[in-house]
Amino acid sequence: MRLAVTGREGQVAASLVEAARGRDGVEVVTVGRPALDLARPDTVLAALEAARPDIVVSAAAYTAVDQAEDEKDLAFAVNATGAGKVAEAAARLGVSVIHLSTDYVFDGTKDGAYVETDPTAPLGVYGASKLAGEEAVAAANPRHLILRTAWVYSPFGKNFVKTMLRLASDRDEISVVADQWGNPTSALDIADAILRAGARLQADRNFAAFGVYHLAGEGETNWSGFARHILDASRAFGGPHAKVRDIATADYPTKARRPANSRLSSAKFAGVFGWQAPHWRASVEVVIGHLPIGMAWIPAE
Ligand SMILES: NC(=O)C1=CN([C@@H]2O[C@H](COP(=O)(O)OP(=O)(O)OC[C@H]3O[C@@H](n4cnc5c(N)ncnc54)[C@H](OP(=O)(O)O)[C@@H]3O)[C@@H](O)[C@H]2O)C=CC1
Ligand SMILES: Cc1cn([C@H]2C[C@H](O)[C@@H](COP(=O)(O)OP(=O)(O)O[C@H]3O[C@@H](C)C(=O)[C@@H](O)[C@H]3O)O2)c(=O)[nH]c1=O
Repeated sequence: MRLAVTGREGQVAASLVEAARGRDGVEVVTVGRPALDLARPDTVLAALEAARPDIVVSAAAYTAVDQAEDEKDLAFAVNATGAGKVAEAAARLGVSVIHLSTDYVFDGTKDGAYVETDPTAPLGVYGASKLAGEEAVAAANPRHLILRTAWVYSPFGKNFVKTMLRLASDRDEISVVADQWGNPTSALDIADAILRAGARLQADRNFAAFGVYHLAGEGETNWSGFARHILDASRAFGGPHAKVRDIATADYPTKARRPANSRLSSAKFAGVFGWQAPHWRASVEVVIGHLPIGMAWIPAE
């Protein structure tokens, strides 16, 4: 099985490369800028064709949640038009597309965990552009899996885990919002799940359960609880530590509004593909264990 993944240095793309290492019969090719630029739709088909995929994984996206409020056109060009072009190219090549989407398509007003049929109502430009991307993908290629995931972290790229470790390396206390709830998800686990789903699509030519799936780490927390566990795990591995202070969303003003509850139920994915993510706490420890110990590995920005 040969997967072409959009987004060369992205967390999910890099995690797929890592996950495929040492797995017989699995090849992962990353496709990114400048050859494939989602803001330049004319680049998409040729770049994916050259990768000769059995399945396309659409992981590249404009992911700067606050900046998107000021760059609406670019966010929609990449996350909606660009994503649609990727799915269309996969259809032209006669293959399925596995597209990544987000918990931020929801407004957070539900009491429990969101299921796939719950109404969407994004609070910000990023979520709205990703929702438009889901619609474009579904319209362009009937053979699609849209995987909505959440709060992604990994040893690669930029993410909340690395931000907390960086902040802890130069302060004693970090204030983090405790009233936004969700499911931290390791990109290494997402990669595992994608390989599982991809293998199923390859093996079962009559597979008919295309559509939207939620796919997130087991268990739930708020950003403050997430931060506290990151820093406890870091201390256990000899990395930086700081005290975490609970604050309210109102005390941490941001350009984009974020949902107060974006917990996702991943039961549908588990039922169809027989795969469930590990508990988020265990996966945080795995990711921190992947990072080199000591201050030197903390990214400067
Ligand atoms: N990060 C998160 O917390 C969450 C992410 N998701 C979704 O999961 C998917 C993967 O996210 P993640 O791996 O964290 O993303 P990252 O932010 O780590 O990486 C995004 C990738 O997209 C690429 N990209 C951005 N703009 C373009 C463009 N115009 N043309 C081509 N490539 C582009 C970037 O390329 P370059 O390296 O060149 O900058 C980068 O490789 C995305 O669809 C995202 O919306 C869903 C929920 C949570
Ligand atoms: C850095 C920091 C953030 N926060 C808050 C701000 C925000 O409400 C919350 C999360 O912060 P971030 O801005 O790092 O995370 P954010 O960019 O909102 O993360 C989102 O990214 C996109 C791509 C997704 O799809 C989502 O699932 C989600 O992972 O924590 C603090 O309270 N204290 C801090 O020191």
